[in-house]
Amino acid sequence: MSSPHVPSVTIGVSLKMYFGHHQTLNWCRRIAAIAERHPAVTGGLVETFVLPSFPALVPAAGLLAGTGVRVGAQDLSAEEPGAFTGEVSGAQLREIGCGYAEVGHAERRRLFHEDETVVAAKTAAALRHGLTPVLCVGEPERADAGRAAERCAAEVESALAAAGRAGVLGPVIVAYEPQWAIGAPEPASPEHIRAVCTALSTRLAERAELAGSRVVYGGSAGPGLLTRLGPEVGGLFLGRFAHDPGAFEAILDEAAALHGTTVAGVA
Ligand SMILES: O=C[C@H](O)COP(=O)(O)O
Repeated sequence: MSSPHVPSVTIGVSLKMYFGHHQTLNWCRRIAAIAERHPAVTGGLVETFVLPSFPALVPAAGLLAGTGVRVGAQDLSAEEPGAFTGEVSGAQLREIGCGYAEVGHAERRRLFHEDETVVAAKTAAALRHGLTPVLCVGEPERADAGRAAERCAAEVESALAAAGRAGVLGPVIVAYEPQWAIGAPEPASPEHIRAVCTALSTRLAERAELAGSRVVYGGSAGPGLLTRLGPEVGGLFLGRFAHDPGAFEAILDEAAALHGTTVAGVA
């Protein structure tokens, strides 16, 4: 039996709470048009996903259907369906076509006081419902790459603990987002990003139940970064610098340039 095709690069976008509803859908239409004709997507080189806000998930999934771009949620409840006013269950997210659920973003940890226990419970909930967790980790202040990698590895371990106990571990996307680089003018340096992402990838590769996991970088990422990172980093998790759909296309071009020889039709 042949092993499933694993894309070389993962490019995700979180729209956070920046856009209104119609703006979100217009952005999705433009992303759909780009993805439908871009050889990095049509050739299966790049895994792409977008995380709009909850009310846009259903129409966004419709607009992006068949384009190779999947949708996911920026959050999910740790609980199973029941009396949890205001929450959205993993079961419902899966039902409406989500493939991903973001967990542990620095903004949720800081502004909504989501601690390691909550992050682990949400990670387990995502995996229980067949959603790939986009698990965000990152050091709060500038630190050398070794210390940053240790802290992030501990965050990953902690986040996976509840899923491990429940026997639902599976592939995850770890988004390495140094907190000091989120919402900043520039990303962390390519050397720092490579060192931390490589250390995290090595740790993930030690656990068979996490096979297929990937490590991407987020934090003021935009066009021009992927090619400076090189093939050791699994991709990007974008925020503000993907608001221009042209920037998303430029990053797909870079992915093709970096990994293009592995897929037919991509120069
Ligand atoms: O979710 C995305 C990250 O937090 C990065 O956001 P940013 O690129 O706007 O800094």
